[in-house]
Amino acid sequence: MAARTYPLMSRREIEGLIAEGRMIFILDQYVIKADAWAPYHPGGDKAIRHMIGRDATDEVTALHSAEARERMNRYRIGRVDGRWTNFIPPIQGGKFRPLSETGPGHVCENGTDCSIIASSTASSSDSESRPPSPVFDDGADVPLRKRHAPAALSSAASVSSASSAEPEHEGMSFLNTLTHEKIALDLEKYPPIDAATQENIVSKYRALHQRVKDEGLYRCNYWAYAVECCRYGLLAAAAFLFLRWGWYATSAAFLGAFWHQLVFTAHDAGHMGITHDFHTDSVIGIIIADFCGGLSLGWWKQNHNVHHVVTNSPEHDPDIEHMPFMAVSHRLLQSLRSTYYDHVMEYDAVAKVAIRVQQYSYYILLSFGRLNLYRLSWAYLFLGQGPRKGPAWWHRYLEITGQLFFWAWFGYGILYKTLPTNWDRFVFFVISHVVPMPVHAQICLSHFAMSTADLGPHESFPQKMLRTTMDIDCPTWLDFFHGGLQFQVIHHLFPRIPRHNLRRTQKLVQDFCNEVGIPYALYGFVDGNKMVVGTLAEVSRQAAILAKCQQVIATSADPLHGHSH
Ligand code: HEM
Repeated sequence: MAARTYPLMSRREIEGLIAEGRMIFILDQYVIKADAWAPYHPGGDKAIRHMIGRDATDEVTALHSAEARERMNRYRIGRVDGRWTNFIPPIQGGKFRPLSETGPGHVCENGTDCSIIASSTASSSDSESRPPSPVFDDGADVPLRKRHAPAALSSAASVSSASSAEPEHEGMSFLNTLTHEKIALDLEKYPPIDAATQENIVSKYRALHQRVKDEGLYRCNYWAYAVECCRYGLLAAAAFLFLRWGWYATSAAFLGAFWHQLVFTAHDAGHMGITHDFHTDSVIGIIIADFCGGLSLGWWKQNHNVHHVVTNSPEHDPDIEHMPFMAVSHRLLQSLRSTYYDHVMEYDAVAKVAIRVQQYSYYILLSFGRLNLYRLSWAYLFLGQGPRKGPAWWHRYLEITGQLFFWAWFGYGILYKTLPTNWDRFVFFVISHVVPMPVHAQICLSHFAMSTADLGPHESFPQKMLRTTMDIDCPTWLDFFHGGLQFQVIHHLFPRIPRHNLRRTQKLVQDFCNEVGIPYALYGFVDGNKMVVGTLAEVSRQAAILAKCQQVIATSADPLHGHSH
C-alpha cells in the first residue's frame, strides 16, 4: 500500500489552528493534532499541552514506547519543511493569532494565501509569529544575550528605576534583576541558544540515543531485579519478625527501609523501565506503590511526567512547587501561578516566615514528606484526577483496591491490632515514616541546586535536561542506596532505560557532553546536599532583601516618616 502523503503546512496556518485551541505539535517533521487523543492519553493532557507549538520529537521519543510512537501516526494532519522554530505553548503564556486576524483567505506574513502555501513551499521557520515570553520580554534575541549579558542586566536595571514609585514594583524590579542575572549566568556557562548550535546538540543527542539502543542499554537486567527482590524480602521479613518479638521501634525502622527501597522500583516501573510494556510495568508499580506503600502510582506518574517535560520551571514543574514552605527560586517570591496546580502560589505571610528559615527546616519538612504524599494520592484517586478513558482507565480502580489493602494490613493489622498502646502506635508510625526520608532528599538533590532560569523556547531538550539536573557520584557498591536516582541526568535524557544500565550509559553521556560543550553536573552526596542547602539559604537571603526593600520604600513613601530617611 502506498504511503500516505500529507499536505505541507505553513507556520501561520499552524499558529491559526493553535489559536483555535487545537493541540498541535511537531513530530519528525509531521504535524500532529492530538485533540481526539488527549482524553485517552495515559500521560495526561498537561504533558501534551507543554508541547503545543513545539517540535516535541525528542521529548516524545524519550517518554514513549515504539508502539505509542506508531499510534501517533494516526493523528498526523500535515508536515512542515525545514527546521521548526518553537512557539511558546499557550499553557506557558504564548499568544497565537487566529487566521481570521489576517483577513479572509488565511493570508500569511508574506502576503500569500496560506492554503496555497500549505500545498506548496512554505517553511515552518520562515516567519516569526511567536509572542513575547512571560520571562523574556524580547525572547527572540535570546541567543544574542550570551554576548550581551550586561545589556540584559542594564535592561533589568532600567525596569527597576522606571518602577520604583511603589514598593510592590520596587520588589518586582529587584526580582526581575535577579532573573536576568541568572539567565546571563546560564548563557555564559552553557552553549548559545542559536539555531545552529542547538541543532548540532540535537543531532548528536539523537546519534547518542541510537548508540544507546545499539549497545542494548534498553534491555532490562532481570537478575539485578531478582537481587532487589531479595533485599526487599529481607527488609520485610525483618520488619515482620521484630514486630512479632515486640521490638516495635526496630520493626518500624525496617519497614521504613523497605519503603525507601521499594520507591526506586516503583519509579522504574512508572517510567516503563522494567518490561517496557505499559500495563505490565504499571501493575508492578501499583503493587509496590499502592498495595505495599499506600501511595498512588498514578498520582506520582501524572506529577512526574510533567516534571520531565518542564524540568525546574518555577511556574510549571510541580517538583519544585512547595509554597508556602519552600522556594528554590527567587521567582517563587513573585506569587507565580502554577500551571500544574492551576492556582496562584501566594507568597503570603506564612511563606514569608517559612522561606526565611527554609535552609534549617528543609530536612525536617522532608522527614514528613510521606504524609503529604498520602494527601496528594487520595486527592488524585478519590477526586478522579487521573485518566478515566483510554488504556489507563482501570488503573484507578486497581489503585483504590491497593489503598484499601494497604490500610488493612498497615492501619488495621499493625497499628490497631498488633501494637498494644497508643504510644507504641505513635512511635511506630513516626519511625516508619521518617526512615524513608532520604528518598525525598535524593529526589530534591537532583534539581534543587540546579538552574531554574528560563532560556526560552529554543533551547533543545538535551541541553535543558543537562542544565537543570545533577548526578551524584557514588561507588558501585552503594548504588542500591541511591536506587538509580544518582543518575538523574542520564535518566532525564533517557527516562525508559532500565535502572541497572544507567551506570554504563553515564560514560556515553559524558562523552556526548564533552563533544557538545555542555557541562555535566556530577557532585558527591555531601557536596550536593550542601549546594541544595546553599540554594535555599540564597533564596532566603533574597526574601530578606525583598522585605527590606519593600519596607524602606513603604516608609519613605509615608509622609509622616519621610523626613527620617
Ligand atoms: C497523539 C499524540 C500522543 C499519543 C498517541 C500518545 C500515546 C501515549 C501512549 C499510548 C502512552 C502509554 C505508554 C506507551 O505505550 O508508551 C503514552 C504515555 C505517555 N505520554 Fe503520550 N502520546 C501522545 C503525545 C504525548 C506528548 C506530546 C507528550 C509530551 C511530551 C506525551 C507524554 C507522555 C508521557 C509522559 C507518558 C507516560 C505516561 C505513563 O507512563 O503513565 N505524550 N502516550
